[in-house]
Amino acid sequence: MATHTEQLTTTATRPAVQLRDLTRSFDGRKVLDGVDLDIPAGQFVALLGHSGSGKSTLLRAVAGLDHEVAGSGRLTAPARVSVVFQDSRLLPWRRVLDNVLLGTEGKEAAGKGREALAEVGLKGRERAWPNELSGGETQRAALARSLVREPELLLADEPFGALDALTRIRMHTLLRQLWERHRPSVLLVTHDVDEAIVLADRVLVLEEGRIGLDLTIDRPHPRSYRDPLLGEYRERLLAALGVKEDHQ
Ligand SMILES: Nc1ncnc2c1ncn2[C@@H]1O[C@H](COP(=O)(O)OP(=O)(O)OP(=O)(O)O)[C@@H](O)[C@H]1O
Repeated sequence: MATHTEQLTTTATRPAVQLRDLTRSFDGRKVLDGVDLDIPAGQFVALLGHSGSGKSTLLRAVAGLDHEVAGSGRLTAPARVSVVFQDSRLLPWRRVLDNVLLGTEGKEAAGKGREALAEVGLKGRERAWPNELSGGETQRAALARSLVREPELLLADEPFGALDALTRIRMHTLLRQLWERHRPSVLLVTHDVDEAIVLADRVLVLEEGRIGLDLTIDRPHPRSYRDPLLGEYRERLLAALGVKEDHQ
């Protein structure tokens, strides 16, 4: 009994993602320089940083896509991880539903795929070809494909970076709704400070190969882009990114 309780406690408190002293160099240049990070299960985290600061490198490492990084430190991540990229990576020769189902098995898969497409607002588009979808719809399909795997951890590398501003705002609402429903841990790489503070409960800034700022955004959801109380967080993040604003 005691052991059982202990196991439960350990599972409940163990972070979904744990990085210790993670280092990655390319051509002798350190891009990640001893990253330490814990992401508790179910937390929504955004990662900001200048272009070339190593955000994608960090995400690829957590996704298990970088074999070189493994020996550098300690990295633990859940078994069920889904990754969404800026470019949806849908296969053009497969219909939308078949893209969503790629790599899934079992009798229930098709039903789950349809359900995931309905969740992202693509009901009725199951038999469409990827080139018949708009940019926003394509990213919705990519989200459906990640959902169908029931990920414990969702990694997203600038998933809305190529979308227009209005579509991006819609996608923010959708992503947050999906998170509310499924509660995976999320690590969202973005350039967009507003995207980070509207969506995430915690925002990290990567600088000089480490987590330079770790900011908890303590505001209720759904958040409004116009919420003046988010302004203070924006200022802190912009300052950490070295962006100076001239208020005249
Ligand atoms: N496979 C690779 N080979 C050589 N250098 C690489 C490789 N992958 C990344 N780098 C270098 O590592 C650095 C960090 O790249 P990374 O893509 O992680 O940055 P980023 O913060 O995601 O940038 P961006 O915001 O522009 O996407 C860059 O200088 C990049 O050139």
